[in-house]
Amino acid sequence: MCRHVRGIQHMIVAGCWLRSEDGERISGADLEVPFEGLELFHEVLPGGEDMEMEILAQLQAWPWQPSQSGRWKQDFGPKANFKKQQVKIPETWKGFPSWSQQLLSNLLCRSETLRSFEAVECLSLWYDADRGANHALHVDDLWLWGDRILGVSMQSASVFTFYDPANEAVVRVPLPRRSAYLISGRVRVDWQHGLMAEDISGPRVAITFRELTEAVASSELGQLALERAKLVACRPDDGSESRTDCPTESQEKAFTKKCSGSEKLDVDVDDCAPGQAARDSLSYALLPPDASRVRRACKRIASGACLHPLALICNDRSLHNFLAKQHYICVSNSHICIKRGLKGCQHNKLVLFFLSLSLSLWRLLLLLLLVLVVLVLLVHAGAGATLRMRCGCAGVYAGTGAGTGVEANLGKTRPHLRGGDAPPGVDVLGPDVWCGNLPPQHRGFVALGVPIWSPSR
Ligand SMILES: O=C(O)CCC(=O)C(=O)O
Ligand SMILES: [Fe+2]
Repeated sequence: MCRHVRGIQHMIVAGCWLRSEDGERISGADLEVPFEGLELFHEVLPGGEDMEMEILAQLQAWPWQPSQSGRWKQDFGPKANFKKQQVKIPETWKGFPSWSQQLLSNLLCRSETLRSFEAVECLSLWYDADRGANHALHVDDLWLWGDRILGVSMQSASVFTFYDPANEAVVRVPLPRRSAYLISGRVRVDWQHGLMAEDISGPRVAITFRELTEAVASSELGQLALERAKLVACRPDDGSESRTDCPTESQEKAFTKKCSGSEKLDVDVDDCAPGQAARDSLSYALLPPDASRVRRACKRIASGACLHPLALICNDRSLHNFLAKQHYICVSNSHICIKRGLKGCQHNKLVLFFLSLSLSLWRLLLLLLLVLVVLVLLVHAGAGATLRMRCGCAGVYAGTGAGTGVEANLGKTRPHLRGGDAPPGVDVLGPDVWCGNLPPQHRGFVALGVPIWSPSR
């Protein structure tokens, strides 16, 4: 274990020291902003890789929510509005999952610094390397979260980057698989931390435990949150939670192949807006970060048939088998392509699908109905206007020259002189409409009450 790793400028943590690029050994305490308060623990899972796999399997039983910058998250803890400094305890938060309780108790005995550490949040982050996942440099909120932040790295190694913006100093901390870090003190408050995309070379799962600040912990809500965190939350398939990332049978039926061909699309997903919130009505379905672009791409292939691309994580065998027969969009770092079967997409990877049937069908029907209503209204409005115009006509009528003069005239109105008896059919418009048989001073063409022409002009 390495206590208070002493800092550097562009430096890498090597053992208990920092080392500059030219190999010089530097003490963190000698930096402008001391690099102090980082502890690293190797092999924190007593059961090694088997235990890691077991934890990952248990963890995958919980649904992932989309997060920012190509990450997915599972959050067990209070919800906060950091700007307004308000905290809430969601109804749905039932406690920590059992795997995390065990992991935490293993960690607590690794350091004196963790004495009296009471975790109130357990956050799992899944960094999807294929989507260029990263974590921008930041300082964890200081109002809600206490001094100590404890994080475990699983599934692949990475590098934690620390940055002191005032002095432009960078410290790089290798994070091996199954290692844990504890940040507190200067490193927690005065240094930013993050993970660069180039340091995420494979899928990485990070588990972060946070405590409350003393001020929040002593509030009523803080106490409630601490109590809640001691409870064990049941897995979704224990029946206590309705959410699962595997669709039910009827939901499965909602997935249909609507797109065909194996056309490769030049859709760049790198500039997707990160972390677009899931907003689909199906609970297991998460909208991909770039739904509108995928939708557009789908439209190009299937002429509008694919209206609802969905993302889900394919970690269920029956679902996997079902999907093997479907057409799907596969998202890689720089391409979205349409394929059939699951060969191109790995098990447990993010796959985008189309939800086409019911939702889009009834939306389409609604749209048609709306168009129909608008058309009927328009025809009515048009006919009304025409009639009103005709009603004002006296002695001269507009139109093609043939017929009664009451049919729709969509062209230019050409009044022309024609006195004499009323043409057949004009009487339906009213007794005073035709004045072509009156003396010239009473004849003329009036449209919507406006005199347009009279023989005396
Ligand atoms: O992935 C990690 O280990 C870092 C996570 C982190 O910094 C955070 O969630 O605030
Ligand atoms: Fe952080």
